[in-house]
Amino acid sequence: MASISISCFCPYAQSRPRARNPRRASSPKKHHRSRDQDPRNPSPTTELKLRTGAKELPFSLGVEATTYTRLPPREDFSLPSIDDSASFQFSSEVKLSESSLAMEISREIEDSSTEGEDEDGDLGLNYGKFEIFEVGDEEDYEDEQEEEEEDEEEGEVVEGFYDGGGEAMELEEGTVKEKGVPAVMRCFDRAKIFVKAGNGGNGVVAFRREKYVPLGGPSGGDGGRGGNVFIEADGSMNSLLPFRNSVHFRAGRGSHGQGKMQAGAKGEDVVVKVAPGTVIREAGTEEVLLELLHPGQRALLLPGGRGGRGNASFKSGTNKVPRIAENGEEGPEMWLELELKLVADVGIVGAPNAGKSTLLSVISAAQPAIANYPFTTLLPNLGVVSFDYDSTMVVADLPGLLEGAHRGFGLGHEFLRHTERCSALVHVVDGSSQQPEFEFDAVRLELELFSPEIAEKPFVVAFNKMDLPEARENWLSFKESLQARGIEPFCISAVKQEGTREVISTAYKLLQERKAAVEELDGWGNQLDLNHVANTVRKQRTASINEFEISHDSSTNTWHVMGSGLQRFVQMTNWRYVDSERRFQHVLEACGVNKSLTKLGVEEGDTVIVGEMEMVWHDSADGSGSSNMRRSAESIKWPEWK
Ligand SMILES: Nc1nc2c(ncn2[C@@H]2O[C@H](COP(=O)(O)OP(=O)(O)OP(=O)(O)O)[C@@H](O)[C@H]2O)c(=O)[nH]1
Ligand SMILES: [Mg+2]
Repeated sequence: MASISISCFCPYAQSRPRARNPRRASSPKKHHRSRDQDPRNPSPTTELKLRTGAKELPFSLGVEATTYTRLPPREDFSLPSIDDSASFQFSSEVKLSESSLAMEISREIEDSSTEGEDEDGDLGLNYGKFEIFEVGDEEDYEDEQEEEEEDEEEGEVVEGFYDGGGEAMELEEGTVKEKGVPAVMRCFDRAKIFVKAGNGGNGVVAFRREKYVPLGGPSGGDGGRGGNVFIEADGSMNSLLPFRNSVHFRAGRGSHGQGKMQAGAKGEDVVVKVAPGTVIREAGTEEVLLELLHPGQRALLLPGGRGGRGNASFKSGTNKVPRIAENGEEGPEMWLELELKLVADVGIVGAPNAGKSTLLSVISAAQPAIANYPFTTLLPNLGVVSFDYDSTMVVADLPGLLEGAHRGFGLGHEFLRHTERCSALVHVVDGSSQQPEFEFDAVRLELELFSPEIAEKPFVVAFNKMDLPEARENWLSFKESLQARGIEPFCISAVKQEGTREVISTAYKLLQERKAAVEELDGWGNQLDLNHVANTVRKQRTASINEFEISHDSSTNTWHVMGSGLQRFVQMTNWRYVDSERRFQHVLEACGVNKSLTKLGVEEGDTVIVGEMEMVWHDSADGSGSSNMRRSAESIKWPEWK
């Protein structure tokens, strides 16, 4: 079984020099990548490892840890350039649409609109340049992608571009404002992909012809089974960014059968690798199909189609020279929505600029971007805190939360869901702010409004920046007011690494208590259920052809015979062979379709549609078969023969 791996978002991948326009820089065409070939595929050294190397101290912070996620290069975001940084630092809010790049783009749009549109509405702009501002029409995009794919060879991972489905944000007055979140951020934890299992190979009609072997008999082999689609949690991935450029995953089709009873080869399987913590839904539905939490978990999502039988399989006592073979069964396909909820033990939350990233940087070896302006952190950072040889915890530093974050203001909304899997939270409060208490309350309120479950998680409060006189002034009143509410806050100076140890030890204790209280029922225990989607598909395949429904459209004198068993039978019937039609008529008679139609009052010349096959009803059966139906001339659909 071949696995087609996708590239991972990892520190190594991030740190390599990259072109300004990644869509242009990388080949626009599709590639078949294998684990060995993919230059972006992480080497074994990039795999997630909880390092607990030899240490003398039973408690050590900031040494034995790894950063898994770093900010993508700054040019990916439309933040002001270094020249603009002075003005930027004093801005209390990041307005991506006001950045220099955005201005440049809007100027270009204005210029080109005065030049007039060309015939097909193309403004003649270089859209690749606007990638991060695109709010694409997903359906159009899907159509385009599907068209592009017509020429694609199967069994390949086809690269496309999905911008994460830029949503528009509803504001109170009913005005709609485009969410100014760059595509790379939307794609960090969400993706929409297309998966298709391989079609089965066709069976063939062949006869043995050999010297001295008269009447060699039928020898057409069966087609091979189509490849399966698997989904696997890959420990070396911690974001869904790779799906930004790889959207389509198709397993290979089975080879066709051959003469001399040779069966076709099985199609190549495809393995879609996702980050641990990914939730998988069928696109457009809310129902969760799968949740892969642990590295290495693998689910069979879509089983490949069955190979069609060759004429050797149709040999019987009454028909020793069958001229019939089946088409391979079509492999199922679907669009999936992937959503990543990071698997971290502790989440650091707080208002922008409170010092969350600074705290993470001193308790682990993570090196998140730290700067004195809000929204320095645009994507979550993970760090591992090691206490001793075998006790570690994964801590996530999340982008700052603003009032209204639960409704999509700021960036917090994008990433609040990552706290859902945390067992405990650390609230970092900027002690030097004017009203630290209000800041704390606002963040608590946002968490509650986003999800009461998150708000119920145990938490520690870290009053930060105690090295500053303003913070020292605020500390007593803050402490007293929180104590009055039954909360015991800690005061720390993240920069000076004072008090951080107590905070993180308390968070670890809360984590242990929570873990003991909530036994993890999900995960490995449910591994059998992981294949439930494939089992449902298989069950549908075994649907009997006797189960069908008939509907009548009197205006066009058309009868529709619907049933998944019959549909599959029609699809697998290869009309190229003479005996196929006779068999088909026979089956319609045997499963009661003809009888039911007669009962319902079908008349001479009426159209009967079974699956994708259109036929004309005749009251008197012709000599060729026992049925009254004959295919109408237009209905002949020759199967694809590659
Ligand atoms: N004096 C002082 N400054 C601190 C302390 N902790 C953080 N800072 C400063 O506060 C600023 C913001 O720190 P960050 O760690 O980037 O804050 P953040 O909460 O991650 O900010 P966002 O990512 O924008 O939400 C930086 O200039 C830090 O140097 C502290 O204990 N004392
Ligand atoms: Mg930060």
